[in-house]
Amino acid sequence: MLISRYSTPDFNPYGDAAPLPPNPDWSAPRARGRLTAVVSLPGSKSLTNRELVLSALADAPSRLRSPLHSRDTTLMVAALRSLGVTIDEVAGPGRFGPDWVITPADELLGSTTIDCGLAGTVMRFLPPVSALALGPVMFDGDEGARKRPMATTISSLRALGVDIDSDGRSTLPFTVHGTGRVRGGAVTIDASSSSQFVSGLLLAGARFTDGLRLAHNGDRLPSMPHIEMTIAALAARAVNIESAAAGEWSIDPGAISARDVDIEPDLSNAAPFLAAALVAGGSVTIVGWPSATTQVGDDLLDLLPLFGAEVTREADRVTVTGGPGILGVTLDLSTGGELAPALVAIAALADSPSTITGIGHIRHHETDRLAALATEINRLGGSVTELEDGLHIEPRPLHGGLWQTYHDHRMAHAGAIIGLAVDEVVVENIATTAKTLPEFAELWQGMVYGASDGSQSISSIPVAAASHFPAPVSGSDESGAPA
Ligand SMILES: O=C(O)C1=C[C@@H](OP(=O)(O)O)[C@@H](O)[C@H](O)C1
Ligand SMILES: C=C(OP(=O)(O)O)C(=O)O
Repeated sequence: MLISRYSTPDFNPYGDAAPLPPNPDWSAPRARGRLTAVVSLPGSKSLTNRELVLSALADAPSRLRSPLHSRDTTLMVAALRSLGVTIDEVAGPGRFGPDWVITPADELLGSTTIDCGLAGTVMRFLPPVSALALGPVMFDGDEGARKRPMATTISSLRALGVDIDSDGRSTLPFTVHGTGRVRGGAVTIDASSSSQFVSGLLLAGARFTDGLRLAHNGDRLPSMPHIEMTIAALAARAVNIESAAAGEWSIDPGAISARDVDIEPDLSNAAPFLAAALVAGGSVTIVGWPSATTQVGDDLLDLLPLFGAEVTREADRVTVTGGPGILGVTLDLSTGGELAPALVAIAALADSPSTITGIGHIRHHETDRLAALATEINRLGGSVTELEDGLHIEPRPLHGGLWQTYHDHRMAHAGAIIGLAVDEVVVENIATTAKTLPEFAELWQGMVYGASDGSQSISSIPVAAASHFPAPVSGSDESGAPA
């Protein structure tokens, strides 16, 4: 099996501070025929980082089984450790790395700096936690992170009684001056540019002295399933959270229970693999699909048929089979903006035009995704027009070329999807996929070139495509396939 880079429990692929990985260009594999692939994916970023935060704030040790090991979760672990939380790696059932056992600190410590990288979940979830620490906590991140909106986090914490020094900025860097306690109470915010402002406050709210009564008053609230995920994670830890009306939440002050949690595979990261079946033809199966989930990636089962795919499900296996062509779509994707890059890539290869709206907020993701998708598809001969809150895509015959990724893992996924159908697409900085799926290129090459559940040896992948990846150590998967 190809988990060799993660087979030693204390191995951290990016070092403790999870710096940016190197940025190799990558020749996107061209599909040679119809796919018949079975893919097993690592854990969900959104679930892993929520459960890490809640475990750090809990009343006893918790265990995360099969968590995601990626840049975003490594940054979260490093940040919580620097606040005094103990996080131990222990062997677990996951194919992609060890479990984590999280032991909360008696008292969270300040006097530290938190590197957010480019992780929205770190920059929006940890300032409320750091306000519960004793001493100053400085937040900073990648150059691109300094462009992401943070005003709502800063102003809401100030309204709840927290002292923040932002030197007049409404972005990173800033310093939270924790005093060990947060008054809490009522606050109204505008979360129209990211649901993470809501989730960040809700995750810590039970630990505020007066709890939290949170209201959103912006003109829209994107990514509602991610807020539902936060609510479900809190409820599972016996936090009393209620939503009396849309855009309003209240949390009683109290303990957050410890938990032993199985982390589901990342269903948003399933998007490019399932998209591949539409683009290349044939079928792709994802194993381990949960029967019930709060992940927005579950919506792919309804979204992909709109493009002409057939979706079948047998126990925990979801199979997507491409149709004779690809249909254009008209979609409001406001609930699932993080699925947009993969869906736009499919639309660029469709037989008729598409319009995807409700995603103005993804201009504030890892990069301005509307501009990035339009620029890169048009560079390859496409015709994509930016709308205020979405994209209009007129499919055109595309040609090869360099696909820029802007440090955005999902831009890399989109380039890989297009490269399946278009000769000589080279994805710049494929390593940016390490943000949420360090195994992306290995799994993708396995899907295209043969056995794909991580069981294929990198040595059977054509050299030009494999050259950017370290050789696996050894081992075999559960079916006995050689590594
Ligand atoms: O809370 C979360 O885990 C996330 C919320 C969403 O953010 P936005 O509401 O900013 O889109 C999503 O796009 C992001 O990938 C993860
Ligand atoms: C928007 C995303 O990430 P983040 O958690 O950094 O906001 C994403 O993964 O698509």
